[in-house]
Amino acid sequence: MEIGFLGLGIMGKAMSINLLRHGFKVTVWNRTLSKCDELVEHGASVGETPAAVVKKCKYTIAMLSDPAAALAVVFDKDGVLEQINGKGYIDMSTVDAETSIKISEAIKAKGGDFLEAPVSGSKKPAEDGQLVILAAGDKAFYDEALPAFDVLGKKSFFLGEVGNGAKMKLVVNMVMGSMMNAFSEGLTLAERSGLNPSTLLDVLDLGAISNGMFKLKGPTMLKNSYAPAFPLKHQQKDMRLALALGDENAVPMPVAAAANEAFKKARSLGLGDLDFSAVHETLK
Ligand SMILES: NC(=O)C1=CN([C@@H]2O[C@H](COP(=O)(O)OP(=O)(O)OC[C@H]3O[C@@H](n4cnc5c(N)ncnc54)[C@H](OP(=O)(O)O)[C@@H]3O)[C@@H](O)[C@H]2O)C=CC1
Ligand SMILES: O=CCCC(=O)O
Repeated sequence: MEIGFLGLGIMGKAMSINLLRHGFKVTVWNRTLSKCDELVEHGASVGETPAAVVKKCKYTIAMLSDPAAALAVVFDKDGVLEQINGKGYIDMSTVDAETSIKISEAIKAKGGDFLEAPVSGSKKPAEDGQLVILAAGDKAFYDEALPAFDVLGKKSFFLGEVGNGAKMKLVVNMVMGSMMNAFSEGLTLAERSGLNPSTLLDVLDLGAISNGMFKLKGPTMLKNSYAPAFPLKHQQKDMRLALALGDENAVPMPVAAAANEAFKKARSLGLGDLDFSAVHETLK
């Protein structure tokens, strides 16, 4: 069965290669079309536009940077909507519930099926098929897409109506972004107060707040090395969208708001394309 894939950034590239490795036929499109070349080497076909990909495939997955990109690919000329009748569309980008619902309603109105399915997990889990998939939307379509989700992820959740996947993802990334800032402050405080920050990593790892992010990012942060796995500009976008969700629900989030300010500062310093752990540089 042919699957479409729109968006070959850090995540989309890893995910589509993974699908190809597991025997799926994949037709890809990326705004910067030259990024499709590497996928062709892995056996993919290329569609000239999102509409051309959707026309060719039973269903199409998108992994795009933000709400503006997600909306453009669906609603613009040569976009997904033009060919969606009788087809399926799965948006795995991290967006807000409002964006997801707008896309869902337009696709359904044109006779298509829709799932939102943002993911937890970054570049390496995407390469290894170890993502956590947070899906919501048409249940029958979810069941149909499970073979692909089983390749992309280690666990899929079906969360009910469209919007719930987006909200779950934003809550998770709000916690992650806040944790990253506390961690960065801890590393800096240890160093400035005369401790060995590597020893702090060992101590943290043996206690109740041991976690995968500290283990993965700590050693590279101590080397001031921030090769992007999860770009900082996307983490700041997620903090912004999570804070808006807090606003809507009258949830005070002073910790997340402070973390958002730190990520904004990092962006203003030109660090947006580095890994989100580069927020550490704002303390220097
Ligand atoms: N990296 C990570 O660890 C994770 C990221 N995510 C989420 O997944 C999504 C993708 O992330 P990631 O792969 O890291 O991001 P990248 O920045 O690496 O890739 C972004 C992709 O979106 C495309 N794009 C941007 N703007 C537009 C537009 N206006 N129209 C069409 N295409 C556009 C880019 O195309 P072009 O190549 O032309 O610029 C590129 O394919 C984001 O929503 C992110 O928050 C979720 C989990 C983990
Ligand atoms: O949205 C990005 C999440 C990154 C991660 O879960 O490690």
